[in-house]
Formats: sequence, structure tokens, C-alpha cells
Amino acid sequence: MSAQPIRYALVGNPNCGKTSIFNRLTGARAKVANYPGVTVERRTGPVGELEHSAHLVDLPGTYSLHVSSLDEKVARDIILGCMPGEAPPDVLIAVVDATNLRLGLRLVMELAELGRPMILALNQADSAAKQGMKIDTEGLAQAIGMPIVETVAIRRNGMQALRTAMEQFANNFSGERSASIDMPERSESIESLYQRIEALIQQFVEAPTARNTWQDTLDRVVMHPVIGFAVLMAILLMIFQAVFAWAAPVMDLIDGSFGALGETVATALPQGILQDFLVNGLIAGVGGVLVFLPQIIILFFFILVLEDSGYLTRAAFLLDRPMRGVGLSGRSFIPLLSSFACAVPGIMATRTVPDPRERLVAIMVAPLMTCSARLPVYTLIIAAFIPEQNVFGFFNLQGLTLFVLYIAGIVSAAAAAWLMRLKQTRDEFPLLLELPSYRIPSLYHLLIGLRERTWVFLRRVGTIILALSIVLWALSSFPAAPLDATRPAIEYSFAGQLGRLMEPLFSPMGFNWQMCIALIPALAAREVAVSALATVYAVGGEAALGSALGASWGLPVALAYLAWFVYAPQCLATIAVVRRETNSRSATTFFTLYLFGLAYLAAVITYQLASWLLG
Ligand SMILES: Nc1nc2c(ncn2[C@@H]2O[C@H](COP(=O)(O)OP(=O)(O)OP(=O)(O)O)[C@@H](O)[C@H]2O)c(=O)[nH]1
Ligand SMILES: [Mg+2]
Repeated sequence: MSAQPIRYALVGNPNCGKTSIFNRLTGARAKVANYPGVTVERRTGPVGELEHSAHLVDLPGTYSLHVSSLDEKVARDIILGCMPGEAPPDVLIAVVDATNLRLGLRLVMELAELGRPMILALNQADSAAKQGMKIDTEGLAQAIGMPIVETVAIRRNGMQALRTAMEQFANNFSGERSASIDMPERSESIESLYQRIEALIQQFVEAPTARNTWQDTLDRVVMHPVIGFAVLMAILLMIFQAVFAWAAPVMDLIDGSFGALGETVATALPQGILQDFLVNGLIAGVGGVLVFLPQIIILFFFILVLEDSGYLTRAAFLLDRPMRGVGLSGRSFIPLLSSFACAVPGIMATRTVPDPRERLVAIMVAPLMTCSARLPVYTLIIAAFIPEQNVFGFFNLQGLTLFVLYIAGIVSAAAAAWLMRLKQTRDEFPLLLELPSYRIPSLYHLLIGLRERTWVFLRRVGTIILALSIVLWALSSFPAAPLDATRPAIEYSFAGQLGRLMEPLFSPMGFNWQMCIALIPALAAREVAVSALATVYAVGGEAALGSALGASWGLPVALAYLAWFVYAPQCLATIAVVRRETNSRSATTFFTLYLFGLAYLAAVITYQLASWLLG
């Protein structure tokens, strides 16, 4: 047995459960969701509870080694050992979704041609059994010449058997590694391959007797071109209602606690720079953003439920046709959808889009999807300016406004994509997605997912947002106002001067110098716009800030500020990931300029139009 760790790779169709197995075997917490194309990069981790040392690689899903998209290419390159300085994995663990045997076996047969050691993990064995499917795994294993282990990755079932199979391989492993493998020529026609697979299934699988009828009925409703669309809109609207309605009590609690903390510190310390720093810099800055945590949790709760239920792939099919109308396809749906959480993973997920030109356009419009960092800015301004009243009896006007802002992003993305695709020839890549089965979202996944998202947010608050709050406090406190000052102290500070400098550029949209200041730290993290406003208006607490804005802004300005945030690429991380994924400086420059241009235009038009309408 060799001392070097043995390298295992998980290979399989999208959505068959590779990452779930990976997480089980390595104890990692990689993202799992019930739609294809979740994993777009490989991920490696050490496997515990084995007698030999072992590394496991999780790969993006693929249907074939003859690949079409970038994420599939990642998988192929690793399997064949084409990555520079990396030998092919010692063992391929082929993961097959038992309820989708034909498609899974097709890849397994292709992989077998490579002549590498393989273990077959027949995953989702629970769903197969529930459907009444019986598989003679021993017979099948003999016929295809590799050990088969039945697994249920959402529980622990089969993981021990999988480890045993890995031990068995390790005991016979010579330690010899092959160099890269050549891509084999197709040795047989597709037809004959399918015939072989059919024969295997005939011989070893007892097919389910009854189809799952309630799932079919549900599909007919949610994928209906008209009713399905209404269902989608209703779901979205309900989410935004909940963001406002459910979060309020907890937000008041957090707001109140930070207010009390600020007061305690203010009375405990003598007046001076330290007190000012702690109360107005630190506590107000961090508290001002932290207060939005409940809304973010509620938003992600719904996203996670939708992800795990299997509904999202249906939505991708539903939107395939309208998206084709603007030159995108259902393929771009999932990446764009991920951008509602954050544009960074969304842009990375465009690797699943096979057409490179479509992919570029999807990258360009992804940030127009409203990411969760915009939520605090939106809800702060909405709460300050939009009355909390019901329309049509049951819609809350604030929730409705939020919905409209999200829709504005989506419609603009469609328009931008249409324009960018106007001159391009379009290749027709048919949308070949497997519809995953519907599933009641697992509470375990939900809790893990929410914990993860809460962590991400808290880490942001504790690092970048904290740092920016401190810098902003310093900029707005120094230099101090002269003794004979007649205006508020901040107007004499660096921040005040900078704001004044920017003001002429932003005056066509009605922004005052305070609003201009808040735009700068928001470039690094949008949420900071909120605490920056609190700093420049010298008020602490979400409620107090709301009334300060309400008193000084006027509705047209507030709407223009919202419009700015719908479009502006106010996030350096996004610009960096565009640079990395497009690998093109000119594309990145275009991306930044066109979005700032749009933001400027939208804010000016909104301001002028609203001023005119509201007299
Ligand atoms: N019922 C059942 N569901 C499973 C099982 N294994 C995974 N799942 C679910 O299947 C879905 C896909 O799981 P993932 O682990 O993300 O699949 P993947 O193969 O990594 O998918 P991609 O990264 O998109 O290629 C998730 O909703 C899992 O909860 C299983 O054994 N039984
Ligand atoms: Mg995965």
C-alpha cells in the first residue's frame, strides 16, 4: 500500500447526489440543492474513518465526456488528468441516480472505456425503492465489472459500504500512477450503446409499476405557460410580503438593543473622541447593518425551500421560452437566479451555459438581479417613504414596492440581454435538463443552509462592514470643526468636503452631499450605504434614521436613490469576478461603464419624472 493519499473522484450526472456523498465522506459543507449545475468547480477534501489516507474530489455534474459547457470541461479534464501537474484520479466513484438509471449508465459505460478502476454508487436508493423499483445490484455489478454500492446520501445509508469498497481497492493498490489519459474515440455507435443499456436494465431492473401521478399533476399546473407564470409571480410576491411582515418585530428588538447599548456606553464614558468613536462609529455602524439580519434570513429561507423542493428546474423550463425571446435560454435561468443571493456565485454558475456568447451576456446582466446586499438599502428607504397600508385588501404596499424593485431589475436585465444579443447569431442549444423529483425540503438542509448564510452575513458585518464604518467615522470626524463653526461639524470634515465635491455630478438626480458620501463605502459593500447615512446624518438606529431621511429627502429623491441601487455595479467583488470569469479587460470595463451609465440615467429620469408628477 502506498503512503501517498489515494485520490478518488466523484463523477456523475448533474443532481445525482455527488456533493451530498462528498459532504458525508469528508465532513465538508459544500452546497447541495435539488437542481442540476450546483457544483461548477471541483472541490477536494480528505476522507475520514478510513485505514488509508485518501483524498476525494467532488466534480461538477456531466452527462458525457464529450462535453459542451465549461463546468463539464472541468470534470472531464480532471478525470483524464489533463490539468497541469495533476495525475488522473486513482479511482472513479461513479454516482448514479437510481431513479434515472439510463442516463446514469450511459456515463458509466463511457467512463468504463477509460479502463480505470471504478466503484459505482447507486444513490437515491430510497427514492428508487419508494417508486417500487428493484435492482439486482450483484448481477449488474458482475455484468459491468465493477463493485456497486447502494447509497442514500441524505441519510448515512451506504456510506460504510462505500468506505469498505474504498478499503478493498486500497489494499490492492500498487501505488503506480498513470500519466494523463487520452480521450477515447467512440468505439461504438450511440444506438448500440443504448441497446446495451436497455438490455442491462431488462435483465437486472424491475421497473416501477405505477408512475408518480401527483407529481405529474403538479407539473401540469406549475409548468403551464399561463397558470405556471401566475404561480411563480404569486410565490415571489408572497416572499416579499413575508420579508416585511415577519421581520419587523425582531428588527425592532435588535434596533432597540443597539440603541440601549449605545446609550449605556455614552453615559459610562466621558464625552470625547473615544465615546464618539464607540457610539457613533462602532455601535451605530455595525448595529445599523446587523438589524437587517432577520430580513436576510427570511429571504434565504424561501430561496432554500425553493431550491430543495425541485421547483426551480420547473421554473427554468417555464421561463425558457420568454428567455429565448431576449436571446438567453433556460440554461441561464439558474445562474441568474443564484444572483438574487449574490452576483458572485451567480456569475460563476454561468459556466453551465454552453454557448459562450450567451454566457457572456448572462454575466453582463447577472448583477441586475437584486442581490441580498441591496435588501437593507431598499427596505430602509421603503420603510421611511412608503406608507404601511394595504392595497387590494391584502397586499402590503411596502412589500409591493419591494416586488416592483425586483421586477425592475429583471425587466432591465431582459432588455439589456435583448440589446446585446440583437446582432449576434444565436445557436440553438436545446434545454436538456432532467426534472428532479419534488421533495419536501429537509429541515436539516434548511438549518445548515440558514446557518451558513447567517455566518456569511455576520462575517461581512464583522470584517468589511466594520472596517468601512470605522474609516467612514474617521473621515467624517476629522478634521474637527473650527471653534466658531456655524454649520454641523461633519461639513468641515474630509467626508463632508468629498461629498460637496461629488454633489454637482449628482445634482441632476437630486442627491445631496450626504447621499453622495454614502455611495463611496457602498462601492465595497452595498449595505454600508445604510450605516453611512446614519453616520452622516448623525443618528443611530434604524427607526431614527428612517425619520431623519423622511424629513430631509422628499419622495422623488428617495425613488431616485432606489433607482440608482437597482443598476449601479456597487460592488468590487462582482467586478473582480467578472474580470476572472471573462478573462477580458475590455469586457470588464464595458460591464462597469454600462451599469454605472444605466444607474445614472435611471436615477435622473426617476427624479425628474417624479418631481414633475408630484409637482
Ligand atoms: N432522496 C434522496 N435525495 C438525495 C440523495 N442524495 C442526494 N439527494 C438530493 O438530491 C439533490 C442533489 O444533490 P447534490 O448533492 O447537490 O447533487 P450533485 O450531484 O452534487 O449535483 P450537481 O452539483 O448539480 O451536479 C439534493 O436535493 C439532495 O438533497 C439520496 O440518496 N436520496
Ligand atoms: Mg454538486
